[in-house]
Amino acid sequence: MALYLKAAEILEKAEMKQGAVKTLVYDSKFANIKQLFALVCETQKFSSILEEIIESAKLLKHTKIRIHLAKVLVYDLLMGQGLKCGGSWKTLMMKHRSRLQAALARMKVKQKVSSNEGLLPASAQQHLAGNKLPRYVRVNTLKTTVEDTVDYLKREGFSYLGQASRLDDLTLKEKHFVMDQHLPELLVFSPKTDFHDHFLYKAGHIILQDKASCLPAYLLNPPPGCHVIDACAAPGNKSSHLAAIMKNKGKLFAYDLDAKRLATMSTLLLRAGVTCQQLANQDFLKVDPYSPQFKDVEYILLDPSCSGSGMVCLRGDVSSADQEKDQARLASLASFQLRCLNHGLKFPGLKRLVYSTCSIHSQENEEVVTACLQQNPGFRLVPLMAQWPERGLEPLTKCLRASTAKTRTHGFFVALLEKYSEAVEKKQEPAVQISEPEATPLSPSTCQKRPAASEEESDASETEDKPNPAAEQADCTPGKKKRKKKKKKKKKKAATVDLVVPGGGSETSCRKRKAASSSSFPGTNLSMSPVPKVRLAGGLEICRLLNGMWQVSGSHGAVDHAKAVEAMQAYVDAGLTTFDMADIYGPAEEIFGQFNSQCKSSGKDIPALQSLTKYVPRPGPMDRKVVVKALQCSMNRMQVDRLDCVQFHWWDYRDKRYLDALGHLSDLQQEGLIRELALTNFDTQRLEEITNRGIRISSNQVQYSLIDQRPVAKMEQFCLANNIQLLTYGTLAGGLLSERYLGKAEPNSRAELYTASLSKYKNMIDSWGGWSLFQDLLVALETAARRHDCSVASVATRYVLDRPAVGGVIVGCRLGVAGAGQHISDSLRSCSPDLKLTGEDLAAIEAVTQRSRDLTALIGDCGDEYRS
Ligand SMILES: C[S@@+](CC[C@H](N)C(=O)[O-])C[C@H]1O[C@@H](n2cnc3c(N)ncnc32)[C@H](O)[C@@H]1O
Repeated sequence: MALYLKAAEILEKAEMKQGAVKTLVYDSKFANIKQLFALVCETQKFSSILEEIIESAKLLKHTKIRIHLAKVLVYDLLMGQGLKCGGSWKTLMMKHRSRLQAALARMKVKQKVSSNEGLLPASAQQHLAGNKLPRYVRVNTLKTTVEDTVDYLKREGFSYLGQASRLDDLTLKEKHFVMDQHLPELLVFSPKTDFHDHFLYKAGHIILQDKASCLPAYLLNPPPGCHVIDACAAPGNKSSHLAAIMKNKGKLFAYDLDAKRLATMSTLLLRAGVTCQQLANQDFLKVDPYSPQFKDVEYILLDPSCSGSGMVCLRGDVSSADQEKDQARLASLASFQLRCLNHGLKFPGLKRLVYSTCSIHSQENEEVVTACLQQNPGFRLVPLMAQWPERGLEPLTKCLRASTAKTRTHGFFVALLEKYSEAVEKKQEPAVQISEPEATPLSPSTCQKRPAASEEESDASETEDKPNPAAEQADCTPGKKKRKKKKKKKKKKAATVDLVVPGGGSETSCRKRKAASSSSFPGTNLSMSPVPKVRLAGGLEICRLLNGMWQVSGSHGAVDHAKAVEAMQAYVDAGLTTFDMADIYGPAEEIFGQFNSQCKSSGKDIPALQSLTKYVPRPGPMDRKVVVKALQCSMNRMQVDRLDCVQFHWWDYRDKRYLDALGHLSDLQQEGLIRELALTNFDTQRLEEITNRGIRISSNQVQYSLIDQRPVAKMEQFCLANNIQLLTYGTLAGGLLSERYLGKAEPNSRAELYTASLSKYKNMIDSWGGWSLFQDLLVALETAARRHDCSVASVATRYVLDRPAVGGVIVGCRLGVAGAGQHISDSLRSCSPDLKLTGEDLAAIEAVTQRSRDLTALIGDCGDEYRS
């Protein structure tokens, strides 16, 4: 009876404007807050209808019950789950049940409706429909597979409609179900489907968990074998999801302050077959990050107590007279959440932390994350799921939000933070690229098998009315000092290995290779200095000097495939292991594929190759199938089972479908099909638009040379601020930037401009300032080249390589044509650390370039020459 008395009391207070329902419920200290809240909300919703029924049945007169108590009792008796009390109250109500039922039936007949909801005003009904969430079921991959679960359910009479492709597909008839659009291990059923008594649920094969709450573990995606902390873990839905992703391998430390909830968690994990956990009834804020047992912790899931304002069933009236109290509660929660977040980031080995709440308040979401990032500059946000329809509030659009309206889920917020400090240091020293530790790239296998959803059952309350913001550890513990020292040491070490050995192999294998390959270039004074590398945002390490394969596209004359394949070996032997190609460069991908397959089957100690291709679609619909098919074709041609880097090109910005394509590409990257998602010839405006959508771009390939310095205007700055590397082409102006053209008469005829590159870049020179100014530039370059005992090409390349946002320069390689030896020698020289352009060199060069026309004003931003 306590439930009904409390509900009646709150109902009355709310009517007298003594507080918001939510606050009154929380303040009541009632044991089952959720049950109480639901009863009060439902009674309030049907209030006028209940009054009419009570009046019609003369209940108050016959029973002397007060109106608010009568309302809650009648609600549960007629519309709810039946009276949950016993004794004299129940007897009394049962005595009047038929009269009450008759009154309700009469109302329905009168209003010509068949359901209780039909009695509500139209506006309330609309709201109700929106609130009916699908039933989400996460398949527990520790115990079964999606396929087996689907088969089992089909045999039971459910109809499987395949994978959803839009939000409306989640509106399902009874007994119909689909696979979720975003999370492939999540099955979606109609709202009324109840699995609580189902064998699959009882056996732990399925977990009843709202879709949004599946996001944190899915996005954190800890690999099997690693060490993870679930900081506020009970009742354990997300922990069980983490364990499934980890395949029960590794260690999952799970903390919760509430012993009862932890006991529930223990049962849940047992049922789900989780074995890698270590549970502790402990305040997370008191867990010592520097304890040796956590030295290998790389991932943390932090889902702290929050207001629960996103839970549909917990949403109270916002027109509360007690907003001040709500604000105070939010402020206290936010401060607790921030402390948890700051504490989580102290774990020395941490790579990634996912933060989530089931709150819709920015105070608990974006504001907490913003404050945390300000206090922890070594961390940054990871852009999440480009295809997800609801983003964090500006400017935190890299985060995700979820809601009934946009995602058919409870209200939710997720942010993924990753350690960034090494990358910051790298930025400050652009010429010396320090490789930072990898940020968990997805392998195709882990990706396909990772559990798509996280588990939290919508009625397993995530909210907590009594967070324990226990005192944080003092900042400067001895452990931390030690850690700092260690970190310094580590940094030093990283700097010394900065110049990666040719082919990216170990130093020993490199030395072996040096000796073996120096004979490849007779006649050159080539001393095989290691090729410097740069690490792209997704972790791929590429040479700063890339082998461009445009030359084989046909626009430079016929190419003998077999010879081209053969010629690639010399580049690889020299340590130039990164190749740049495109789906539209004729046979380029196939030539690479043949070479790649030869390398793999040779059984020799061949260094790893990096293959960057481009996806240059014709304008048209950009649905997922189209994109996947195109990538599959490239993969087949290149003989790879995953693409190192896809550089996307688009012909017409007026056709916004480039955003669709990039959304799919970004999802495919998350799924592991692509390591790096990049662009080619995009301008700064579009690059910003794309980045703001949460799509993480690793590089943009643009024309950049001493002649064409358009990237300086805007592009460079944007890329620097967003960890995007510029990969440049046209840096040698198709070969015009060389001694060969010094003192030569202006080439104008077709015979003189005999390749597509020559004629393209000659046009560029004309726009830039003409042949005479170009000759002045060649003179300045040749002077510098003589000073450094290298070629004009090497100086021109070095100039661009030294630009702050430039990750690499693409130099067209000579496959199957004469002169490759000199060409390789020039390339190696240009990226050698020994070649340092002096102030004198730069002053002479820039004295010429300053006299040129402003190409940005003439042509526009990068890539504008490709658009009408
Ligand atoms: C939102 S719930 C977590 C739900 C859980 N992640 C899941 O998916 O099942 C928040 C939990 O944090 C716990 N909690 C609150 N303060 C804590 C603290 N200082 N340390 C550890 N746990 C705490 C609460 O007891 C509550 O169980």
